[in-house]
Amino acid sequence: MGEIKTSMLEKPHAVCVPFPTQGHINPMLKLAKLLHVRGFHITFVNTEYNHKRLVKSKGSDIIEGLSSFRLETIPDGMPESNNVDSTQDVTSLVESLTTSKTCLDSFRNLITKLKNTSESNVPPVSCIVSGGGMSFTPLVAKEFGIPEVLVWTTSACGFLGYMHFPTIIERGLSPLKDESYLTNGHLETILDLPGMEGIRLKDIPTFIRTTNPDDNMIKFLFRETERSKTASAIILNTFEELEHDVLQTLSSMLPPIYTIGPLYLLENQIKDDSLKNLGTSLWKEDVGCLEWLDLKKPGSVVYVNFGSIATITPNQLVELAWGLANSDHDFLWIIRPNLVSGDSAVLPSGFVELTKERGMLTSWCPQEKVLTHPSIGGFLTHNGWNSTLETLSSGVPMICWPFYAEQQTNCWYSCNKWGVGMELNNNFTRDEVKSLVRELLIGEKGKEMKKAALEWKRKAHAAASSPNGSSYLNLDQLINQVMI
Ligand SMILES: O=c1ccn([C@@H]2O[C@H](COP(=O)(O)OP(=O)(O)O[C@H]3O[C@H](CO)[C@@H](O)[C@H](O)[C@H]3O)[C@@H](O)[C@H]2O)c(=O)[nH]1
Repeated sequence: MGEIKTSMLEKPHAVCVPFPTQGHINPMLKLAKLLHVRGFHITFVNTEYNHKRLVKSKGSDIIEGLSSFRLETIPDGMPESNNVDSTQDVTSLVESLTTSKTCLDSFRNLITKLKNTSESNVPPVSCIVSGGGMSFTPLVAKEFGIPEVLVWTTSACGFLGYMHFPTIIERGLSPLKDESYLTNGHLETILDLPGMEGIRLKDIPTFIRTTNPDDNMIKFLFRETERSKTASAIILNTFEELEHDVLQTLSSMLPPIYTIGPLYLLENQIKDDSLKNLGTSLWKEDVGCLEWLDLKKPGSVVYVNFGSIATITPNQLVELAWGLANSDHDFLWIIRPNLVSGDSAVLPSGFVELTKERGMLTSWCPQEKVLTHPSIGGFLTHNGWNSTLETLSSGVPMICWPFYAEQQTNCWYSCNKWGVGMELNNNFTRDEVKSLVRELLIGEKGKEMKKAALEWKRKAHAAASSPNGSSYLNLDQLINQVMI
């Protein structure tokens, strides 16, 4: 990708504001880097809380930034916390970002400061690139007459699931009459929804399973999907071939959609070394796991990781541990500091000793590098969209154990449409884990899924490749048609 040479103050200027959790900051930073190498001045806005975490994990050099890629912070309106090693509670975060005047005022002050170009010495703001869920950014964009582009970091299918919430509610399928509807077969209802043929209620983003007619998350999602309709454009981290039908349906409901994924494959093509160290990992990465993987046979290791938000119960930890141990296969298992709810992770006695030759446990890893390591044979994942897309485009098959939000939708598509996943029952036992891990690494189904995953890998790389890949071209079009 060639750098567009423009004098500093003539550059277009994008202010990028991700929703403040890891799964949203990662794709936004990649997009920001891509815009930067195409000539944009970037202001990247983190919350103060996440900025502190970033400095802790990446070192204080991160603050210096570059002259044309600057980091700024705004408060998130949440109570002060000394524990900077965990993701904040997402429901409280949503509540705060939606209602706190602090966020709105601070963001307005930031844009005012940036607009005063003689003092800020940056080019005039040409575009706000906001993460879905940052409810205060459109108000400021409107006040200042700046176009706003929205980045939904979910899959297109997950996003369409959210867009269908009003229809599902109009049909009387939600809110649930009472808690018994979670288990009485109601969730098995097949929904006849445009773009999602065959999908069941249980595969729709989980917020729809509420019994509360006044549910705050539902209200929030209604507002966010509505505001998407007024954005100048929508960016999705996916690629056309993967989600063609879903994208067709979404296109009839929304402003122009630009699919520019997998973002990390586009990012990998950036040659500008000054951006290399600019990362967004909120936990310190253990790169030792890559050396450990170097010692393993190709395709022999199952990788286990549930992203940055999901929590598991102490009992699930124990069943997973024995399932992995009894599978007799090698495993790399990431146990985040706050992965286990209520308490710190206590592994069953004897487990570490029994598996020390073939298991590696650590708290956070460079996932994209792990997934492309030849020793990885499969991924036991929670189906966060970044993980799902990174897996698909690395040609790795998966065991899907979705927790919440649109992970259920990503799981359904992975298993039923893309042919790359097998679902683990939510109330799994150690025996189920053992047999699925074996099937994944050496079974017939595992081989079929591997074949499908390799085909998606090929297509993902083609979409991201210069000069004619669909995502590569869409990025150019987005810039030319909407952002400058
Ligand atoms: O040890 C680790 C674990 C994760 N990651 C990275 O962290 C990100 C995690 O994102 P994702 O897989 O999407 O999971 P969540 O953190 O759970 O993501 C949230 O945001 C996603 C994007 O909107 C949604 O799809 C999920 O449902 C939501 O929980 C990915 O880029 C991973 O590569 C690492 O680098 N190292």
